Amino acid sequence: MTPPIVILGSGLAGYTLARELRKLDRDTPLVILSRDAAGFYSKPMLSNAFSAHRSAASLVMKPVEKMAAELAAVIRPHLEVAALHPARRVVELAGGEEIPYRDLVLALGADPIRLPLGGDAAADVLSVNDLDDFARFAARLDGAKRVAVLGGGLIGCEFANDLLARDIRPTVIDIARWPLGRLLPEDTGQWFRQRLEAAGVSFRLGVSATTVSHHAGGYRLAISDGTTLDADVVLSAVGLRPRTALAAAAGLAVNRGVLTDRRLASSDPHIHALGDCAEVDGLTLPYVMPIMHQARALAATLAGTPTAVSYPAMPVVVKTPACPAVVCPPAIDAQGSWQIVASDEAGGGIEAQCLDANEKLLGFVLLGGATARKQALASRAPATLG
Ligand SMILES: Cc1cc2nc3c(=O)[nH]c(=O)nc-3n(C[C@H](O)[C@H](O)[C@H](O)COP(=O)(O)OP(=O)(O)OC[C@H]3O[C@@H](n4cnc5c(N)ncnc54)[C@H](O)[C@@H]3O)c2cc1C
Repeated sequence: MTPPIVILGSGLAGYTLARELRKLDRDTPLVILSRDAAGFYSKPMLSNAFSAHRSAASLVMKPVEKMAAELAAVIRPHLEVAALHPARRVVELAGGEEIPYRDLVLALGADPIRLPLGGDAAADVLSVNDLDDFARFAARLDGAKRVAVLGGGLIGCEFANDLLARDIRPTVIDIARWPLGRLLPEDTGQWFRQRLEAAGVSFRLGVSATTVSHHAGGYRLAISDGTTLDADVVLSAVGLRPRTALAAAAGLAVNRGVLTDRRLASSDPHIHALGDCAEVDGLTLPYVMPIMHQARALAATLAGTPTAVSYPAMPVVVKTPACPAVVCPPAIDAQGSWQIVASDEAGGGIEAQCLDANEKLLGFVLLGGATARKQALASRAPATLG
């Protein structure tokens, strides 16, 4: 009997691939292995769950049994993959069991980056990257009034905005001089900051937290400018690092993520990777839209039609109701300059475009009411991977 296609991970990448594959191939045996409970949920919902009045349990859209039936797959939750053996085409579980595969797909996601914090409470700092993390975070917020958020990027700002729905006044700390510093040019970043401040979020910018210590039943953070900040809960959202350890230990090529070509193949032709763990043709893009394109291409390849992935322009929606935002950053090596092309304080919107010397659109930022222009600008922006 042919060994199954084995997918490691039951997040958006693993499950979207399985769904796409089943549209093309109902018969090849499919096995999905996951460290977590393997219920299907939408991870982006984690950072607006409070305003949506959702608990960790109610975020699960389909439990593992339903997913297994729908996908005609064997899904094994709560287990840890310990090693890959590409030469023998088997996956080894913690405990020693070996599972053979025809093709293996790494959909292992990414780990939250931990800042090197000092202090006797550094280990109490939370991060939220899955449902279990979210359940822990929500439980710790019971009775909390002050939350320090380390990191003013997309995820930190979304959580800060969402905490307002629980009557919590969060303080966001970031080394950058404005929030969403890697996504927004300064003018738009300051505009975004003012809207969030008006809604109740505080910012401590251009500084970093150095220690987190127990203090008066909560925590005291020492800040690099010599000040302190007291909080009941500390949430870290300073970025993610693709999970590459299993691939690296098996001798696969890794850089920032597991290296793949445009067919999502790793350096071993029978091992593929997608989602947050993958570096596809030089790009690590930890967002939902790339996963959708990767999953469709890889499903076709696994079903017998080798297919390269391509990405159109993929604007990212920042879920901050206090200042809705859409960002479509220019490519890292793009040569352009930012211009504010429309600023309508009364209508509450701002549009910035990154243009090259020939006025060609390289990227854009839309804030407030200007987010309605998302489709119009996305259709003019260059493809992320053409
Ligand atoms: C709070 C938050 C909000 C976000 N909001 C947005 C948004 O608005 N828009 C957007 O485009 N993107 C957003 N993102 C990013 C997006 O959610 C991710 O890019 C996407 O969910 C990643 O899916 P994944 O399947 O690659 O990883 P994951 O969902 O992390 O899945 C990884 C899977 O691998 C399993 N696993 C890991 N190691 C092992 C092992 N050794 N053995 C067995 N199983 C293992 C895990 O259990 C898990 O099932 C957000 C992310 C976060 C954290």
